[in-house]
Amino acid sequence: MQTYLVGGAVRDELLGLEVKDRDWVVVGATPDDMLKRGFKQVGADFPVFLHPASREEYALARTERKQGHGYHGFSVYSAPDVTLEDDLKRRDLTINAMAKSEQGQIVDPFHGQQDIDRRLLRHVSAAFTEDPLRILRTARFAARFRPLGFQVCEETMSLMRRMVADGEVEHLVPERVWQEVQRALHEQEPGIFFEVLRDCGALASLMPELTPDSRFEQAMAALRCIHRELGSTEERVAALMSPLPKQECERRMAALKAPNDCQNLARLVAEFIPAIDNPDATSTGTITAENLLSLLDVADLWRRPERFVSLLKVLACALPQPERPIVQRLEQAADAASGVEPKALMAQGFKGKALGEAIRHERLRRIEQALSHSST
Ligand SMILES: Nc1ccn([C@@H]2O[C@H](COP(=O)(O)OP(=O)(O)OP(=O)(O)O)[C@@H](O)[C@H]2O)c(=O)n1
Repeated sequence: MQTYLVGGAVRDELLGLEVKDRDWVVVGATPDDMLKRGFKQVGADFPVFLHPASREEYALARTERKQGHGYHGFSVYSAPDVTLEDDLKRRDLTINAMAKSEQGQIVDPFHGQQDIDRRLLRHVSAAFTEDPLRILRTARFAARFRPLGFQVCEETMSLMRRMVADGEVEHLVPERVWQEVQRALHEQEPGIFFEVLRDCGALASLMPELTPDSRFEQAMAALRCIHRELGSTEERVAALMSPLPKQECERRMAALKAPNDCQNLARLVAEFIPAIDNPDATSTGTITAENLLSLLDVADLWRRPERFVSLLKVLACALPQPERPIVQRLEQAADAASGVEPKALMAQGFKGKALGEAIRHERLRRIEQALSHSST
C-alpha cells in the first residue's frame, strides 16, 4: 500500500502558504488493512480513517459517480485496484488534484502545477458537473486566491454557466450553500465570490435579490468595508444584505437557513436603514433626542447591547456616505442613555407604568445633554 498527501495541503505547499489540514489518500489497501494498522474508521459514506496518532484523515482511493440530482445520488467505488490517478480525477480543480508521495515526489496528471504558475482555477474533468457545490467552491477559491492573481479559466466559467442553465444549482440544499457562503465571507476578497457567482449566473438562483447592478455594487462596497473592519460573520452577512428591503432580506435569510444571530442582525439593519433614511433624521445636525431614543428602542439596545455594537459597525459600512454621521450620534446617545439605572428610579418610588415613563424621561434627558455637549 502507498500513502500520498493530497488536495489542499499539496496546493498550499506549492503556493508557499501555511498548510492547515493534511489529507491523505491510501492506494492498494482494504478497510481491514487500515483497521489492523490501528486506524479508526469515520464517515459512513466512504472509507475514511483517522490516523491513530496524528488524527489526520486517510481516505482509501475511490471513484465517485453521480446518480441523479443533488448530493445524495453518489455511488462510491473503493477497492485496492483504484489508482491514485482515478482518485485525483474525481476532484474539482486541477490545483486541488495533485498528490505528493512519501518520497516527496509530486504526482500531477492534470497539470495543476502549470495552472498554479498560470494562476488559473480549472476543472479537472467533466466530472466537475457531478457536484454543483463545486461552483461555489470555485468561486470561493477565486475569492481566496485573487490577491495571488488567480482567475477562473474561461472553459470552467462556461462549464459552470452550463450547469446553472441546466438548473443544477437548484438542487443544492440550503445548509451546504450557507456553509460555503459563510466561509467565502471570510476569504481574502469576499466580493470576488459573489462576482464569480454573478458572472456564471448562479447568483440569480442563490440570491436573486442581489443581482440588479445598483444593489450588487452597494452590497460589494458594504462588504469590502466590513471586511476591512474585520467584521464577524453576522456583521458581514448583514452588510451584504444591507441594500435589500426588510421583507426581501428576511425571506432570503430564512431561505438560506442562516443561523438566528445572522438573521436577526440582517433584519435589524434592513429595518434601520429606511428608519434613518427619513428627512427628519438624515440631517444629523437637526436630529432630535426623541429620534435617537426611538432608534435605540428599535434596536433594543437595552436588552441587546452587544448586538447594538454590531449594528453600528454595519451601518458605518452600509449607509450612504452623507448619512454616516448618524452612527456617531447613535453611539453618543447609547452611551448616555445606557447609564439610566431602573433600580435607582425604583428606589425613588417609581413603579409600573410610571417607572417606564421615568426611565424614558431620564434617558431622553441624558441624550439631550449629550447632544448639547457635543454640539458646543
Ligand atoms: N466538492 C468537492 C469537495 C472536495 N473536493 C476535493 O477534496 C479535497 C479536500 O477538500 P476540502 O478539505 O474541502 O478543501 P481543501 O482543498 O483542503 O481546501 P481548504 O483549504 O478550504 O480546506 C479538495 O482539495 C478537492 O480535491 C472535491 O473535489 N470536490
